[in-house]
Amino acid sequence: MTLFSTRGLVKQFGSLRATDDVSIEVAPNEVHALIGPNGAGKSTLVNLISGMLPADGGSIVLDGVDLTGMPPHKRVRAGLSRCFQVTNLFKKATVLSNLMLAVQSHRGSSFLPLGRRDGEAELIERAVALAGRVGLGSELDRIAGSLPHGAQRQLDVALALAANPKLLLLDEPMAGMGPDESARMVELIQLLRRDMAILLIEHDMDAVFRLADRISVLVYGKVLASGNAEQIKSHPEVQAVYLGSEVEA
Ligand SMILES: Nc1ncnc2c1ncn2[C@@H]1O[C@H](COP(=O)(O)OP(=O)(O)OP(=O)(O)O)[C@@H](O)[C@H]1O
Repeated sequence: MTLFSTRGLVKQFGSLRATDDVSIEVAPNEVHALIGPNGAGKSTLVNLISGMLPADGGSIVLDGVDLTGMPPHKRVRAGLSRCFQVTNLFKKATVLSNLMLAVQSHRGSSFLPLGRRDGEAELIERAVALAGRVGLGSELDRIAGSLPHGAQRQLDVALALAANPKLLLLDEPMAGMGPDESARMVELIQLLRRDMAILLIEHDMDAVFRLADRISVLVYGKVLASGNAEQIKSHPEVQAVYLGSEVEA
């Protein structure tokens, strides 16, 4: 069963085809990782999927809804949330305020002004639940910018969860993290996958091999190989262009 798919996705920058006929699928509750060397086209693909860049060809479908050509905010409403490589937080606001703003921005027609008590209580309740979900339940009053890097990334994930995604797009969630922070993020992703599918772009190969049901390798904008961890580790072309001795060691 497929929840999300791209079919023949293309992005051209002048004479460079940064995304070249990319077709990938994500099943419900699957963690599908996208790896590849620098410049392979991972960020471009993420931008095409989230709608930050228009595609020059191909299609993007989530849960039967064609997202191709939709602006980013409509894709979010359709169930596709993205975490950002560069974090998206209001650094001077508290964890709770960041989360309340995120919940409020996704309320749509059920929006209630913050001054209304019933609306505010519900908003706080949801924000507190989101903080708990990512392990920040005891940090509600902390200023977001004063949290350690790993906790800021956890908060970033919680902001994306405020939209109730069917597919969560995680763009290098372990970037800049130490081993303990990475381990916490791996645990968080394991928890989240019970409720949603995850498309994970990540350079940390230990984390990728631990988390991913399926791995697609992007090289020069094309999918070179797609398979489970064992298939990817033993794929001769993948070894040659990307993994090299890292996996053999
Ligand atoms: N806006 C743009 N205009 C022109 N070329 C671009 C643009 N964005 C990306 N490229 C080129 O497209 C190719 C793919 O870049 P992209 O950033 O998607 O790769 P990546 O796999 O995300 O790399 P990294 O791992 O270093 O982030 C590169 O050759 C890059 O120089």
